[in-house]
Amino acid sequence: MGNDSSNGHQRLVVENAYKIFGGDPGPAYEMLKQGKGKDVIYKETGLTIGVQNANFSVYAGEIFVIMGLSGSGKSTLVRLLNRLIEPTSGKILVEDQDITKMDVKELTETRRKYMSMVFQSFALMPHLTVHQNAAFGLEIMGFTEKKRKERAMSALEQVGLDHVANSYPKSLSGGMQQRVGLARGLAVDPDIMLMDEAFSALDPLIRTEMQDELLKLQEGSDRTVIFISHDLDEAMRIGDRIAIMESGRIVQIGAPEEIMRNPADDYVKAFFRGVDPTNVYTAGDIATTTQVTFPLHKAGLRAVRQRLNEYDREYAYVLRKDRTYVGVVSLNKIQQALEDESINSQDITPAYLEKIEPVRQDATLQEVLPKLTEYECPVPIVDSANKYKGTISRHLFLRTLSRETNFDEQYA
Ligand SMILES: Nc1ncnc2c1ncn2[C@@H]1O[C@H](COP(=O)(O)OP(=O)(O)OP(=O)(O)O)[C@@H](O)[C@H]1O
Repeated sequence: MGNDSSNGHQRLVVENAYKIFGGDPGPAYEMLKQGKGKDVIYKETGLTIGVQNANFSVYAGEIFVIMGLSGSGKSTLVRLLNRLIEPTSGKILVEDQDITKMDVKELTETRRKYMSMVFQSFALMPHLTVHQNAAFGLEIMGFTEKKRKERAMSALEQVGLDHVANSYPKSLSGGMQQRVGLARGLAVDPDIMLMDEAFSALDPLIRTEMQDELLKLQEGSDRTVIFISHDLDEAMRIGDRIAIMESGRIVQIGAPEEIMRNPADDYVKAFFRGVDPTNVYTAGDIATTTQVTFPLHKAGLRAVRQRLNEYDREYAYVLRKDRTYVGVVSLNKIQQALEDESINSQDITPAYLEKIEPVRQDATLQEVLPKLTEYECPVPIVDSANKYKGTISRHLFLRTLSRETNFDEQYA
């Protein structure tokens, strides 16, 4: 997560897109202008608002999740993006080309070039092997048999299924079948992968595994994934940004934590009511640098004690010159060591607290929680290069949660 989409390459742009089902849309536009709701419009005209006035861009490399209650327009919106459903009006630009203006030939070419779709139902063909299923779609794209084999095999390797390439779908578990579905989506090496509730049919454990798989596949890739989900935990877990839909409208778009902090309205707020903030915030989001740090090359027992007394602190976080984390020493242990005459006062080794493992800044607060109870000191937070980024104390943790609107319900 955490793509800075504002600097990215705009791969897909949707402008003023509408889909109105059921006949001449004219009266529906009028009524929408007057602020009338979807239900009233349906009652009076028989027309259904599928999507109204959608405007957004999706960037290269991001996972863009579309969320909303049943009937809010998620599937319609995603099917507008590859014109599986014809928009009633508006523009859909794929790599700057408006697909709503294309004839069938151009559209087919554009779809082949840029897009693939992965469905919830897996849509596997029972009479084809896993490998043939993964290769399905490549033939129409005009690849030679050799290339088809290679690409399908490489996609199966990516999802860890190359060992069952010659099996038939029915011999596989649900999770494995969905992996084949994913491999088929990947085999065409799409710039844009549309995933419609792709993991919804899976049981929770396998579903989490597939989400991890998708995140892994996205690492360093500039593929755009547009993912429909009605599950907020899933959206928060995989989405760089989330679009929330209600009655065909996109009511808010943003990074998961942005939306959670500033929900646009009560509908959005209601979505987030059940969310555990410890799954949303990362350690890096809340870590502070209020604890004493001390450079390893200068660290003697007396020098550290003096600094701790000056700042009235109990613990010092010892860092190398490049700020990589070494360990935590405590005032108590320093005192004990200084009282022991056999210990050289220039050596702080005996003052380290035992087994204080730092937590990575991209870990969720959920992962920090056990350390908070286990460690006597605030939990040290580091980046992927083990550089010190700050600490999280119990006090800070609770204060962060208490700022969240749903704290009382969840932790009371
Ligand atoms: N082919 C169609 N003809 C008429 N109305 C349709 C058609 N397809 C969708 N709708 C209506 O458009 C609205 C949006 O439906 P859509 O399937 O996009 O919602 P959704 O958010 O994907 O729902 P779900 O989560 O249940 O799949 C609904 O009111 C639906 O009844």
